[in-house]
Amino acid sequence: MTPGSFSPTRLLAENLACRRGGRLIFERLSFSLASGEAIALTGRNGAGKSSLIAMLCGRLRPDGGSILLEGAGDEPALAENSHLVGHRDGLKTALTAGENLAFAQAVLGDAALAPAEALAVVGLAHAAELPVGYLSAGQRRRVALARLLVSRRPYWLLDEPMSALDTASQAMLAGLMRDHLAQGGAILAATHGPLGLDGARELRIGP
Ligand SMILES: Nc1ncnc2c1ncn2[C@@H]1O[C@H](COP(=O)(O)OP(=O)(O)OP(=O)(O)O)[C@@H](O)[C@H]1O
Repeated sequence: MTPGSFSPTRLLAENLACRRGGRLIFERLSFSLASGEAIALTGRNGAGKSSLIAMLCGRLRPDGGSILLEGAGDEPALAENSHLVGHRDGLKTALTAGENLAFAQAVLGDAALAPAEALAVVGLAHAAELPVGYLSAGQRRRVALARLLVSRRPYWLLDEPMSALDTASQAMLAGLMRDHLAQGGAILAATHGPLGLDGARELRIGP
């Protein structure tokens, strides 16, 4: 294991079913995701991509099937081994970008980069002292993505991570994802477009 790399684990989802508002959204969904692998989660609007991500990070109970994390010790919970960057950025608008990241690091634990370092990586060193409410949509998305760097967690669950990002920022994120995979991390990203990851396999929900 190289320094900073993650120990090998495997996420195993079997026969998952999802109901929302009394309606069956999907069923019999099975897949695995091991260290070093990436999945591009695709499907039409409303297919259940965000719902699946909510299940994986423990925010939504599956209506059937099971989610297991193999190789992560006794009673491992994916919630404690994963990062979520969702549609909603989860940032506190009155706090600065640096304060938001310091808060995330304190809550998530497993400290990695310092907030200022993480902001520099996503090209926002100059914004560390600005309230997040002053930032553009793409800048806010980059602050949300910088959360991936302040706390070390192997599974990145990303919901349309490229949205609002310009071309340079999309390339920056693709580079971060490749580095994460090279360290034995794993990524599942819902997307309607390319992720910039050659080895990602597609998991499509629905027709
Ligand atoms: N809290 C909720 N109550 C009832 N129905 C919901 C709820 N949240 C989502 N849904 C419904 O579940 C279905 C799946 O939604 P979801 O957001 O998972 O789809 P998605 O594949 O991520 O879509 P998109 O590509 O538009 O982001 C949709 O029909 C949606 O209206």
